Amino acid sequence: MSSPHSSAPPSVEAERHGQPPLKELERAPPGSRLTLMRYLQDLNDAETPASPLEPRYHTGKLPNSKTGDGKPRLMLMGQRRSGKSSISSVVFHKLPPSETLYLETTTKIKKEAMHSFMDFQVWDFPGHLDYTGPEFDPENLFDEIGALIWVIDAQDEYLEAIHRLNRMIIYLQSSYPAINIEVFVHKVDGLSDDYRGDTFRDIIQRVQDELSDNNYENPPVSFYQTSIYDHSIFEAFSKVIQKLIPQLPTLEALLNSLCSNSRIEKAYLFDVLSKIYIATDTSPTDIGSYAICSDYIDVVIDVSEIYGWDRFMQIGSTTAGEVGLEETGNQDADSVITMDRKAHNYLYLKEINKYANPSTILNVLTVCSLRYLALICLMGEDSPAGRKPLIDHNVSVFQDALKQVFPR
Ligand SMILES: Nc1nc2c(ncn2[C@@H]2O[C@H](COP(=O)(O)OP(=O)(O)OP(=O)(O)O)[C@@H](O)[C@H]2O)c(=O)[nH]1
Repeated sequence: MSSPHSSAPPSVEAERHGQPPLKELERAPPGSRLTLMRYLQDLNDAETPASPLEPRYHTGKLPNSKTGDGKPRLMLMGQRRSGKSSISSVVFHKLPPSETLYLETTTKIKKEAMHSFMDFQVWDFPGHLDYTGPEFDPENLFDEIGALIWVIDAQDEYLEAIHRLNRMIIYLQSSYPAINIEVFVHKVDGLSDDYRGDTFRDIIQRVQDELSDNNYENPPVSFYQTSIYDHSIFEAFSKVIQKLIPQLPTLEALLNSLCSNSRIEKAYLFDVLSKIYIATDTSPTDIGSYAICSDYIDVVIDVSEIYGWDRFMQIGSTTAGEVGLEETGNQDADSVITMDRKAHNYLYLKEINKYANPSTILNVLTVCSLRYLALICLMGEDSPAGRKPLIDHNVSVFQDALKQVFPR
């Protein structure tokens, strides 16, 4: 498998755009380095392959990044009881959906930092506030934002929610036009198939009509049908987060290349901790394939927690009092399973770029959270399990290319 276009090291990218190479950045004081790195990241065409297609909204850059720690911020807004806190708890804290019934109403903005393959923040807003009102400082609120997620309860009266959403879109379009606006038409689990489709179309139509009455044609708004009771909320979050990954076009090109060289039907790159997929190849996605991959990750994690736990040995303390740790007897897991006797249509999973994030209290290792990506491939009819060595080889080439995309 050959590695496609943009495996050029970052310094080459930088010089190509007339920016100082990274060696010079390393000599710069930390503060200015951050600004420069952020500026590089914000370049419109950073890591973007030549393509006749217009980029989707903000792919390839984090909007508005001027100050702060550079972590994209996802803001959850919407009416009271629309399901904002439930979404955040289920996706990022693995709360069982049925337990969201007992969540209390949010009274002030809840800010949480998420540490996954990429660090970001999730801000959960109370439903009763007017987010564009004078008590909010818009600079503070929208300066570092990656995406605004507006949650609409599809089982409830939604006209007021649409009205507030449109006010917010108009406000953002005039002041912060680069922000992604993502609308979750939520709680669709309680609606029949027909009614669900009708409600979804009705909401889109009303939003668009109201905006075009205000002379806003084709604003950057995306709509998703979601529920915490199935995988739809994870799929929607995957798509929201993908738009914030500058390297997305490179990842897609790498996965396309892997699929075509290994006769893979569909490949996903998952963040194992959050079960958000950060990229997939560009072939059409089958309904249900996300669910299969997500369940497969659960099985592999359960098995590797029993048999493949990390065996860290303490190897003495440094002068700074830090504990030296050495990992022993652990390798990236890979797994193949099939659901038919001929071993066709099997699933292939390989852990990628696993690294441990050990925390210590009083020099004793307490927690060791693992953050890593996993590649999951759905193999087609014409790719029998006997070809696994070839696929292993191609995946290792893919893994090397990925290290260049995410050097950390
Ligand atoms: N049927 C269904 N109920 C849901 C879903 N998501 C959330 N809920 C329920 O909706 C209710 C309100 O959820 P919350 O997460 O507290 O709503 P919120 O938007 O954070 O509310 P405020 O804090 O008042 O702004 C809870 O009883 C949840 O169980 C969903 O996808 N389907």
